[in-house]
Order: sequence, then structure tokens, then C-alpha cells
Amino acid sequence: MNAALEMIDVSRIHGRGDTAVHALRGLNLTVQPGELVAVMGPSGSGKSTLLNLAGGLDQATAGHVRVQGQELGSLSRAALAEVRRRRVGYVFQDYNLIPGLTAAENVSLPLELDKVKAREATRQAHAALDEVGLGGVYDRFPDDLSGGQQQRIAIARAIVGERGLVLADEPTGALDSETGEAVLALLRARCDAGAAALLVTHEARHAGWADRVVWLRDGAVVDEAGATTSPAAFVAGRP
Ligand SMILES: Nc1ncnc2c1ncn2[C@@H]1O[C@H](COP(=O)(O)OP(=O)(O)OP(=O)(O)O)[C@@H](O)[C@H]1O
Repeated sequence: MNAALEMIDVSRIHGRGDTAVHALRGLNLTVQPGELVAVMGPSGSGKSTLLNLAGGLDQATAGHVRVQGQELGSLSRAALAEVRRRRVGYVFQDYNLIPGLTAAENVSLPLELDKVKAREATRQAHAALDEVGLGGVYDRFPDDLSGGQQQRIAIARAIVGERGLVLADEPTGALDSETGEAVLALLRARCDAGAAALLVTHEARHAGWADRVVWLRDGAVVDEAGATTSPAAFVAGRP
């Protein structure tokens, strides 16, 4: 089976000449189906750049990025857009829901953009909302729901259909700790069901939901810890 994500010797340089910024420098990372990998590191270490490259939102300057075996750098714009729509789901700190659409419409939107028929898209959106415990709010608008419910809609949107790779950038940042833990439990459950996820987080406690923690510094993976290592001890041990 293909890895959900392979990043091999990946570099990303922004700008050129004296002002060039090396956001990633020869980064290597492989994530298998079923794995939840936490990405930690100081501000500016390249975490968001890593997620953007993994999701095909940005392109590597050098190296290989493969999602479920597909080399993103060799795809046409249209094929890359299809990978983004079909295989990758994104969860952001600020939810990024469309206020004028109901919960179910927000979740079915990526499917409809992918030309799935409306009735089937709605069926799949309802299933995804059921999976995140929001079976009762299909027709509610985001503004009428709590922050935790809005983030669960965003997770439903990220997992709807057959997305094998979920990318979450500080997804609990705007939530109280209890609600945040519930959101992470959903990501964990999705990985236990076979998806892969990358979770960028600053909180060692949240990394406890992950199978592995990778630590970035200056655009490269400088350390990794498995689930047997306490994330708190791992972070405390950073130089
Ligand atoms: N579009 C861009 N143009 C120029 N430099 C950029 C751009 N995007 C990111 N960078 C630089 O690349 C480096 C890595 O940034 P990145 O946002 O990936 O780090 P991060 O670990 O996510 O940081 P934070 O935790 O603060 O969000 C930083 O030095 C940043 O200033």
C-alpha cells in the first residue's frame, strides 16, 4: 500500500538572492495510513510550509512530495486541483466555514465542486456530520452554532468522501480545552478508521493523541518521538 504522504529531501525557498528564506531544508517525512503525526517546533520552523506542500497548496523548490503515491510536482494544475479536492482535507484554526451555507452544505461543497451529484453529496455530507456527532444540525448555519460545533463541521468537511490525508493546523486554537480534546479525539478516530493526519500543534498535551511527534527546527525534522515517549518529556528535553 502507498504511504499516505511521502516527503523526500524537500526544500522550499521563498524569494531569491540575499532575501531568500529557506522555509524547508531537505525535509524527510513519511506518514502511513492510520497514523496521526503531530508536528511541533518553534515559530518559523516550517510547520505551515510543510502542511501547505503536503496539501498541494504550495510547491517544493526541490525534492519529492507524494500523496497516496502521486508525485505532486509532476501533476498538471488540473490534476493537482483534483488531488486537493479528493484526497486531502484541511482543518484550520478559524474553521473557514461559509456563513451563508448550512452545515450540510458546507460539508458537501467539496464534493459538489468535484461534480458529485447533489443528492449523493448531501448523503455523504450527512454521513460525515453523523460521524463527528452533529447528526442534529444538518440545516443550521455556522453562526448559530458553538465554536466546537463549527470546528466539528470543518472536520466533517475534511473527511467527507474518501480523503486519505487530513491536514490540521492548530485546529483547537480557538476552543476551550475540553472542546479541543473532543476535536482531537475525532481526528484520532478518523485515523483509527484508516486515514492519515498531520496535526500542527504547540501543545504537548495535544501531541499525546498522536502516534508520533516530529520536531522541526530551521526547516528540517530534527527529532522524532513515538507514542511511548511522553510528549511533555519530549518537549521539555528540547535544547
Ligand atoms: N510566502 C512567504 N514568503 C517569504 N517567507 C515566507 C513565506 N512563507 C513563510 N515564510 C518564511 O518561512 C519560514 C517558515 O515559515 P512557516 O510559516 O512555515 O513556519 P511555522 O513553523 O508554521 O511558524 P508559526 O508557528 O509562527 O506559524 C519563516 O521564516 C517564514 O517567515
